[in-house]
Amino acid sequence: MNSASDVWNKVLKILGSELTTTAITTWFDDCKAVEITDNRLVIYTPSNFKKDVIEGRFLGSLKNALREIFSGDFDVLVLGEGEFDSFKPKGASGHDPAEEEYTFERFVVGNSNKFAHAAAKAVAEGQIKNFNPLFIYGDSGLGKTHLLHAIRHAVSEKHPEYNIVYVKGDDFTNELIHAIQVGKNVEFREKYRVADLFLMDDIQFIAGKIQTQEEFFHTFNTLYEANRQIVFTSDRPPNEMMRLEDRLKTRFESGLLADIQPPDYETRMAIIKNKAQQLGLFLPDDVSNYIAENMTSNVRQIEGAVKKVMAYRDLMNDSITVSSVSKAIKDMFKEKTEFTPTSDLIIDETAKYYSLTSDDLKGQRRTRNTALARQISMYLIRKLTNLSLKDIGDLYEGRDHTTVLSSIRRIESELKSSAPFNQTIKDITANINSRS
Ligand SMILES: Nc1ncnc2c1ncn2[C@@H]1O[C@H](COP(=O)(O)OP(=O)(O)OP(=O)(O)O)[C@@H](O)[C@H]1O
Repeated sequence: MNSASDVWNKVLKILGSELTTTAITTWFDDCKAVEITDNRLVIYTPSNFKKDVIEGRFLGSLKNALREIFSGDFDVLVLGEGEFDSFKPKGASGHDPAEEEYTFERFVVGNSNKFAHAAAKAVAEGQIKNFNPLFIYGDSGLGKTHLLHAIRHAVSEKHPEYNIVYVKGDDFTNELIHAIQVGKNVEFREKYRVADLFLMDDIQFIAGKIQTQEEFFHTFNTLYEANRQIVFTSDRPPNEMMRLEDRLKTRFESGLLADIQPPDYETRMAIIKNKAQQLGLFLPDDVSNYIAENMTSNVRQIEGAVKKVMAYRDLMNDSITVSSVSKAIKDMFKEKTEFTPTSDLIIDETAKYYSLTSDDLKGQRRTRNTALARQISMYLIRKLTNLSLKDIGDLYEGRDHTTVLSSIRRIESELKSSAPFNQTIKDITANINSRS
């Protein structure tokens, strides 16, 4: 297929037979081709003055040139100053190709995800009042993103005119930081507040980020009050997101909470068969059973196992038996059990939780929060790695092993007496594990 810039070069060549070189240089030199679809060419010029001239004087010539190239009628859309960033290409969805496969049809329903699936379907079918916002939560790899995209597909099929906004929690934060840096807060707000359907994946990443939560809160309220459907996914329920502001927690809880649990045996078997079928792979029952019995907690991992079996068959020219499959996927069991976070990761995640830096924790700062975060990170390093007390002390500018020990003891005693503190430690541990 022709790329937009190939087509644009051809168009300019054709225009050359009609216009002077000076005219072409003056009006089209800084034009960029943005997109070509089967009936439209989109170009961009950074000057609104040039945009007006192109639209007023040259649109006919541009369309004629396109007709000459494609023997068909094309529209031409000219984007001007500031319109490039907000332009949404028609030809590409802007989503990962895998996400295009995340439909309701491809989602295997079982006891563990039945409720979340039904809620997602209800939302996609527009039963808006009862389920706003829908908050889907569960461990990693259990199908939350899949359901979010399934809603997106179903709604965009039914309402092609809807402005559907899909964003990941950390992208929202990064975009906001960038918008603040370049002074584009207004554009940022507009982008999200005009959504007909707002889907946010992995919302846990906005927890603990004060400015992001503030901005998000206003976006949420605007959409909610305008009766726009909102759906979130998260790896934990709102009440376990310690660093999420209470006003957000309560609003999330006022909608519908739906959890996804790890699939039971029957569902795992159904998923394995389904995935194998999609890949055109035949799996004998005992092989499916072997995978289902050994991969119990994560659908992403099950999917990976099925793909790996296929690769193994193709590359090793091996038949698919329980013994060949066990060889093919044995390293996947290892990966799962052998994740040991590094001390740097632990310090980094603990620091982030308290909006501090790793250097704050390792150094000599003595504020209350820093001291607490430092002790927690020492405790977690001791718990999650094999480092000795002395090794741990060395990470903190050579602190003595007795200092490390007394920090750990302090945390252990706090854990015994305070439930919220237990939750904090759980939260930080979950953040660390989610980086595996
Ligand atoms: N019930 C299911 N039926 C079919 N495929 C599934 C199902 N559940 C999960 N999957 C597949 O497993 C993979 C992981 O799912 P997904 O990315 O939706 O997980 P997630 O819960 O969003 O994980 P994370 O929290 O890590 O982002 C995807 O390829 C998805 O299609």
